[in-house]
Amino acid sequence: MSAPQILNHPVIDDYMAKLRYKECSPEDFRRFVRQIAMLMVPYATSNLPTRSCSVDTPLETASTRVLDEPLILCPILRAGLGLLDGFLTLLPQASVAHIGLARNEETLTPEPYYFNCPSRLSEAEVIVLDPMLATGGSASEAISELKKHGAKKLRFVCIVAAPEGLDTLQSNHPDVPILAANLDRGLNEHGYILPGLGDAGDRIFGTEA
Ligand SMILES: O=P(O)(O)OC[C@H]1O[C@H](OP(=O)(O)OP(=O)(O)O)[C@H](O)[C@@H]1O
Ligand SMILES: O=c1cc[nH]c(=O)[nH]1
Ligand SMILES: [Mg+2]
Repeated sequence: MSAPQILNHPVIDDYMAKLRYKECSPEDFRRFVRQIAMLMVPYATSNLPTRSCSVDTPLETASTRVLDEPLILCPILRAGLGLLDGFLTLLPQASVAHIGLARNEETLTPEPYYFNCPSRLSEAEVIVLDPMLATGGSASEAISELKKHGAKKLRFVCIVAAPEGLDTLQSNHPDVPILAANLDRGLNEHGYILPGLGDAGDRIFGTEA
């Protein structure tokens, strides 16, 4: 089990300050999430496998490397969709799996409502995307479901993590590396991250909690 990687990157943090602000419009919120996603891609992919290849430059043949495929991105609906476009912009060869989970706001447990996955899941490097890791129930459930369908090489990327979510996800899936832009203080009595950024799905899609 590797320690979670918390970026605390100066440029990402500058976007985080804008994202957290309660008056940030859905339009701006979506844009900042997308920009943060793009800034996180190099960290989320730094140890992806590559294979050697040769390319003819105008001058000679260069030995270089390209990403090994398949690569699958898996946003957890809905809020994970906010990260998808930024990842796909830099990784256009990736396929996309969708997992629909809605957290029951009383029990705080995730309720599955959709699963759709490309083939070759068992060979693929799978990057699970969700801006929020709160109790860790949704991320754990999504990863369990992907493993049930054959996924073997998974990593989880979020924007804001709570200590409780990190503990739960690491104990349920010690083989899955976790990357977060920021680690926040904890959860309130409703399972929301403090200070957090509120309900990410509602803020991305302009729906009210
Ligand atoms: O770590 P947890 O305690 O499980 O909470 C985190 C989950 O809650 C949010 O989704 P939500 O259920 O609100 O669905 P939404 O994306 O449709 O808003 C968030 O996007 C995560 O999936
Ligand atoms: O703080 C939180 C916790 C769960 N889901 C969110 O969108 N935000
Ligand atoms: Mg939500």
